[in-house]
Amino acid sequence: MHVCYEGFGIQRRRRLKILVNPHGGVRRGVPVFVKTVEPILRAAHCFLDITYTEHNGHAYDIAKTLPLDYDAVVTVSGDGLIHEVMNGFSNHEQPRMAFRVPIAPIPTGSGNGLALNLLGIERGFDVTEATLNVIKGKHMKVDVFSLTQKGKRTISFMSQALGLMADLDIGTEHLRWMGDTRFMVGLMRGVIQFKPCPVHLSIKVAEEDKEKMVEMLRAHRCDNSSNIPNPPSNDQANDTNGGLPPLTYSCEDTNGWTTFPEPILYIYAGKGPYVGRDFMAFPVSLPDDGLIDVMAMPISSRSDILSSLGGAAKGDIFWHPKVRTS
Ligand SMILES: Nc1ncnc2c1ncn2[C@@H]1O[C@H](COP(=O)(O)OP(=O)(O)OP(=O)(O)O)[C@@H](O)[C@H]1O
Repeated sequence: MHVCYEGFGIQRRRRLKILVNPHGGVRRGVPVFVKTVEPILRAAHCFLDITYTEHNGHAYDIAKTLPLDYDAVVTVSGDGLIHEVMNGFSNHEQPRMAFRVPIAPIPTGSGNGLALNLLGIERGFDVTEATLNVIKGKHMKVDVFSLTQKGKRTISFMSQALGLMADLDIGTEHLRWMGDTRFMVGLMRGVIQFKPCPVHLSIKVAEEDKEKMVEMLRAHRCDNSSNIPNPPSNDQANDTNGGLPPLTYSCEDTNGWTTFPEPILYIYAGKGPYVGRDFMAFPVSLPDDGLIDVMAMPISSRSDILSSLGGAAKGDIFWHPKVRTS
């Protein structure tokens, strides 16, 4: 056992706060945890502090007051519970220190986007692989982004959508038994309804040339050293008095921003690449470049939308001539 850890800088017997969501995905979180995940973690002599979440917001409450001596928070769930953990961290009395605690997903939800992005499309739904990541995974720095609405700041980690893409899981709750197929049902319903999205979009653009974005992605992949950064030092975690960093941009000052001129069907913004198995929404996204990828689809025709969805699993929407990206 020693040989597997030594020389890799991996700590043995990790102390884990485990949150199991009985309600996520097709509601298999508890049996999957008990039969597969827990025995592996116990065999690796991890210390387990397990909570089965009892209601919406439970994970938020736990994260908000979490003692910060755990080596990781393990979410046996989908992305919704991870969202709660991050927002609990952002309201922790030491938010920066809280965000230093790694979050390790075990995919038992519907979309499981974070697990897909960490483990890859082949193994993103593999709970055994995800459990090994809990035991031996290295720290990885990933950007999160802030969302302000009516003066309230929320942390988001994967995507934010307006219009068509926002409605994929809204109203498909009763189709949980379908797993992630329910998002496809939501999408088809949205295409049939074809409702415009009544927003004005202004963006501070870092790059809008799709080819250049691909070049940036390739350059990043060649630079292996940036793939596994060290966790931030205590000094970094304590600057700005340990609070969340203030927002750099605001809607009141949009000087130098680009305004999208056409009526919009949907806006999809996030970090990726995957938001689900069937949808690589942000194929050129980098985990820690400090940028949010934004995709805007103008109102055109249903056939345009359907043609753009053809290679969604491979990220083809990004290349659709009507889709504006930045
Ligand atoms: N005991 C519970 N009963 C009802 N809802 C719960 C319970 N515990 C947690 N929840 C809520 O379940 C919601 C969905 O959780 P989760 O993200 O794990 O699954 P999902 O929505 O199927 O997956 P994904 O977000 O990846 O699509 C979360 O918003 C969470 O607050």
